[in-house]
Amino acid sequence: MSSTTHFPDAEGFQQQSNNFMSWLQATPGVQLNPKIRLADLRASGAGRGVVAQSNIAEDEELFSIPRGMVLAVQNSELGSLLGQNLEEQMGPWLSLMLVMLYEYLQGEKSRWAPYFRVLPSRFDTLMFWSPAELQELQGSTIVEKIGRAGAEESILESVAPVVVKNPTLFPPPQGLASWEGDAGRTSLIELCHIMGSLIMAYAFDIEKPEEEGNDEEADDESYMTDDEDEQLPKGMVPLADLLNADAARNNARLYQEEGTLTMKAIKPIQEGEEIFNDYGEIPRADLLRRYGYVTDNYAVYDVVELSLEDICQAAGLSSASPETEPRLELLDNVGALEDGYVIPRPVNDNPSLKDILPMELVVLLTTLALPTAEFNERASKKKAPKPAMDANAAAILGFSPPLPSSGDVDESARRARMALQVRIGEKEVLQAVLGMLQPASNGSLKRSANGDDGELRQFKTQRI
Ligand SMILES: C[S@@+](CC[C@H](N)C(=O)[O-])C[C@H]1O[C@@H](n2cnc3c(N)ncnc32)[C@H](O)[C@@H]1O
Repeated sequence: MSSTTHFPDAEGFQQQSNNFMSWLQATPGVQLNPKIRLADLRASGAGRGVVAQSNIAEDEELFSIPRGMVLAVQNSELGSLLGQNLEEQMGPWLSLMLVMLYEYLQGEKSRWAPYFRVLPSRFDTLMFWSPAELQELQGSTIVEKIGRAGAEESILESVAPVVVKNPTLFPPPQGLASWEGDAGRTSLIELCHIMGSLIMAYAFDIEKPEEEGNDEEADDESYMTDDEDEQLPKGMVPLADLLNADAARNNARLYQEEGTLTMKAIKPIQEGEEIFNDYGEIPRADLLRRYGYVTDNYAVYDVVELSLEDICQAAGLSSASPETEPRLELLDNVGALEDGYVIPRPVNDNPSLKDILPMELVVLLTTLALPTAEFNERASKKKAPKPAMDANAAAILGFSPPLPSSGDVDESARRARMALQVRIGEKEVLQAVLGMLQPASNGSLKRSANGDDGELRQFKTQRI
């Protein structure tokens, strides 16, 4: 959601939009189709967006931005001022964060000044939710993916030393004497979070001109991931990133061409319609984490993610560690143990467990549900059991996730409402799975993986 409070100059909102469009128009190489306009969509909680002001044909170009205008590491003078190959040294996320920080702190001297003025400085992404607000997402594994502490560690390790050492390149903002000390540190982390959030919700992966195929927005967990080596450079593409997205309603796409990045209509667009880019098939929990909004149109992509810990707890194990749990050790040794298991929302009318349960999850449940004698036999052969969803395996999955607390809804009603949509979506997926499990679990008793086999009744095994 992008409401008035998210933008630094809410009063001059329209003026900033006009200045931004004039800046684009005046930049050599930019092409703007007169059929589009930058609209104020704050009334519907969508900030700025691009709208058609007359009918647009399929394949028609909407705008084209020269590659040199992308706010990216290679287009900023910072690297040569520091005498460093920033991208190589810091990876795509942190190097762009540093460059954005530099350009932002240059104020009017930056060539991207009119662009910064239309970008938000506050976000509803999960990085900015208070612990009380995050309580509203209790039960969803999305909370574990936010990664605030890890991001701050990386900022302090890689970005802060460069900034502190070069105060003329990174002048502290008004009211702050220096980057050193607690106040300086807090202020720097806050600014880095703004830049990191902009990268997460606005940046594109920028292909080298000769590469083709990947034109989706940057796709990562938290701000940074471990496999930075494999990541493409990221860049902020003015105007392309002011398109909103709404799952099935997307009608435009960015094409990365040799000298330019071109947004084209992929469907006919009627006068007055909003122009939507495609952010991908994202479950609402991830949409909230990365983009800070949710709409019902993304419900079809909802998943429920069960952590290994939750499953082990439901199965009555006292830990989720292969070091102390022989059943997990067996799976770990054969490479069949995961930290979490993602179950998608059933999409067709007659879904079966086979369609939606990941095989690794079924193997885990089967292993946890094996009678002790059978397990010992398997363990001695160092072989995982064949996946089979019997009543006991199904019963493990039948646990209820913890119920969310109601929390302080008045203070952040918007966030609480979005969290509710995410939770309901995940619950619906879980309920659909439980419904499908009924035939397997009728009359069964949930048992501990370490339980006494003598108390168990055998049920017909349902292979999936
Ligand atoms: C790439 S930007 C799009 C431009 C943005 N609306 C702005 O005013 O700067 C992505 C952000 O736009 C907002 N957004 C995108 N699609 C939306 C939608 N369908 N409904 C509400 N907000 C949306 C979210 O805040 C998201 O983080």
